[in-house]
Amino acid sequence: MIKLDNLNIEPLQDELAEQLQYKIDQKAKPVGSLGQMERLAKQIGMIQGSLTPQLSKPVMLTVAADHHICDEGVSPCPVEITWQQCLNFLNGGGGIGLFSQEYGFDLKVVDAGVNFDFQPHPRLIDAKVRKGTRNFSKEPAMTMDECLQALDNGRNIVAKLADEGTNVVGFGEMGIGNTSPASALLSVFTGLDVDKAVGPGSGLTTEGVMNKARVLGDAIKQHGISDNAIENLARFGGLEIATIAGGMLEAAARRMIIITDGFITTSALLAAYAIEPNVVNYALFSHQSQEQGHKHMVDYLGGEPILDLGFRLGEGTGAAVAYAVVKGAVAMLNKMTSFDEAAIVNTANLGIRITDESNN
Ligand SMILES: Cc1cc2ncn([C@H]3O[C@H](COP(=O)(O)O)[C@@H](O)[C@H]3O)c2cc1C
Ligand SMILES: O=C(O)c1cccnc1
Repeated sequence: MIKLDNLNIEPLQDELAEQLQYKIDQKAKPVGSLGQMERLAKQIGMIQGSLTPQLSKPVMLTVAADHHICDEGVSPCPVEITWQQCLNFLNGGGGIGLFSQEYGFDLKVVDAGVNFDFQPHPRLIDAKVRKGTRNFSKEPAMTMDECLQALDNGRNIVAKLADEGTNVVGFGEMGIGNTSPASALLSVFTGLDVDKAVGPGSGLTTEGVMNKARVLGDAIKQHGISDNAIENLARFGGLEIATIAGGMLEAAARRMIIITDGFITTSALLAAYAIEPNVVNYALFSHQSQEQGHKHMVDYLGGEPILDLGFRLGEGTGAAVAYAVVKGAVAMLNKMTSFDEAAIVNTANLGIRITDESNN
């Protein structure tokens, strides 16, 4: 069994849960009336081990790579879009270039394996392992060394951010073809039938989706499913997915808040979870992607999407938009007046609770 060095992810401490819940229930509102935001506030408090958590220097890591599985017709889009979009993001363009600015993220574009030579840029992090994963319908996508390198790169990038004072990381991706490795990993890690794990991605026709299912199903039969999570990631993953998985693991080890995006970044969390299950406690699920299969991923990981806007873009766009709600949750915990402060009759103390149990 291959393990990652020096990776220690602590489970969240339950002791604080009760105190956080009490603090939330003392806010001047009916108990539970801020719904999901209350759950988020509690989770963030527990992640930071604090009744007064703070969000510091949020960074969006949009990690990019290419995929030679595209030779099998699994994406309707030209592969050059990967590098072209990276340049677009670096110039503040595209969905994530815009939303990072609008919602307050410092955007970094990580080259984990793009088939292009970029010029240095202040927002670009060079973590290229190779120019794209191999066509995994013919051979494993990565060697074990390449996969471990990508995981390590993700860890190092996040470790540096933590040292610089960042405590919240949004994860996004760019990589034409990457819904294919994401679907394969979904099937491999959760046992979901490959037909249910595939979807149109960036716009395949019904026929295209059937071809994608056949290509992925054959590849899984050919390489088999290992009982080693990293081996599976190497066989069927992507360089951006492995780099993100490493980044998520390091973020959790450093008690940072992870914000997932859509189908592809959640597949990275599936891989990270298979390596070290405690990682999932540190993750906020930004939104429900339209890609069929995303719901299964989120349910498998026990998450609850913050938003459901019908997004199916990726790049980190869902994570960026959901950050507005995350900020609201932290502000509620720290700044919203309590019954005492507002001199209002305390309905929590009167036992007026509208809870799920009372509704049943
Ligand atoms: C212009 C354009 C911008 C994108 N931004 C993200 N994606 C999304 O679509 C790709 C995955 O879909 P598939 O597996 O079908 O290729 C990824 O790059 C993902 O980030 C885009 C796709 C396109 C075409
Ligand atoms: O959910 C996503 O992130 C997604 C879905 C389809 C294509 N690209 C990204």
